[in-house]
Amino acid sequence: MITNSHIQEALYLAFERQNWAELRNAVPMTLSESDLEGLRGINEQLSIEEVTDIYLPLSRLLNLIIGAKQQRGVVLNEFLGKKPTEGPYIISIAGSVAVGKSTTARILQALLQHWPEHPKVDLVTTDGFIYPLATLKRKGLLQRKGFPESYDTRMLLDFISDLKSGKQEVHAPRYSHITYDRREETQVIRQPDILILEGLNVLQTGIDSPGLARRPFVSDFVDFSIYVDASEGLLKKWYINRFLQFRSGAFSRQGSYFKHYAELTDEEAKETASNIWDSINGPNLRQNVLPTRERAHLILQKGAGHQVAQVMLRK
Ligand SMILES: Nc1ncnc2c1ncn2[C@@H]1O[C@H](COP(=O)(O)OP(=O)(O)O)[C@@H](O)[C@H]1O
Ligand SMILES: CC(C)(COP(=O)(O)O)[C@@H](O)C(=O)NCCC(=O)O
Repeated sequence: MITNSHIQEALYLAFERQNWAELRNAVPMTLSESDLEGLRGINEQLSIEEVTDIYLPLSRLLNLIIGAKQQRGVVLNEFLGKKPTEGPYIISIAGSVAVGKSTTARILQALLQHWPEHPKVDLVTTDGFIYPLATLKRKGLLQRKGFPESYDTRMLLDFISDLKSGKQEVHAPRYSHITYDRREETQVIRQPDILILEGLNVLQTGIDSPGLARRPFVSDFVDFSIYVDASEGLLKKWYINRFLQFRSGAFSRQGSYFKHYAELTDEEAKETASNIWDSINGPNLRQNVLPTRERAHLILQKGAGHQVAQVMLRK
């Protein structure tokens, strides 16, 4: 029987944390005071050791891979006698709800933009492509948020193909965790060197969601894909923790869709978050997200405290 571990062994090089961390030593890299400040702004819980051991080697690897792609552009230029129109280098970040996709994306954005070869790095999250709340209600998808059918995939594909074909200005819809709905204003993307696209669904194809067969897929436009992984026990715990943080922050704000959550006691809030996990995010992880893991070029395997314990890199 072909198991996941067989597939991983055949496809990936596996690095334990220490071995991966040592890869940054080949080219010593340091973080300036302003880099550190920027990273602290992303997440107070993020340890600097995590950045140095895991994300610095990753940013070095990506810089080398992007360099090879840029080299290919030089070859094409020579071959064609003119520079082909090219969109940005696209990096996708997939994984469960609450695994830390958006945190990882923001760390990589901060690190990658320091390289002189690709200073302009934009970040888009696919949450914005979830249908507006009214449409979800109409289609009876309110309890299916994050499932493949809750995304306007046509719109996402149009966005990414416009971007990749080098269009000067592309608009991405944005999501608000406060109103639980799409925002009025869009995000304008103007020809970045790199675009990081983060979301549950970036490695999905029609095969993962029977009845939704369609081509092409987001991954056809992506140059390098990352899957952030953790055990479901940890994911549920991180989801509940984030729910508790939202309760005292976003949920209590004016206009919050979940204003009633702000009044829950600690125990009631934990219970509510646990139920949402068991009925929506957990099943979505098992049915639609986890099965896409082995399509990624790189897997970050997280353990307790969001520490990356292992890195798997496609051979
Ligand atoms: N590297 C990290 N170190 C510490 N906490 C983290 C890290 N990454 C994410 N978190 C925390 O985990 C929770 C989920 O992270 P988030 O980036 O919002 O996940 P996602 O975008 O995958 O839903 C948040 O509470 C966040 O603060
Ligand atoms: C909008 C989302 C699918 C986005 O996922 P995320 O970016 O947090 O990984 C998720 O936050 C969500 O709303 N899930 C539905 C159930 C819930 O309220 O958590």
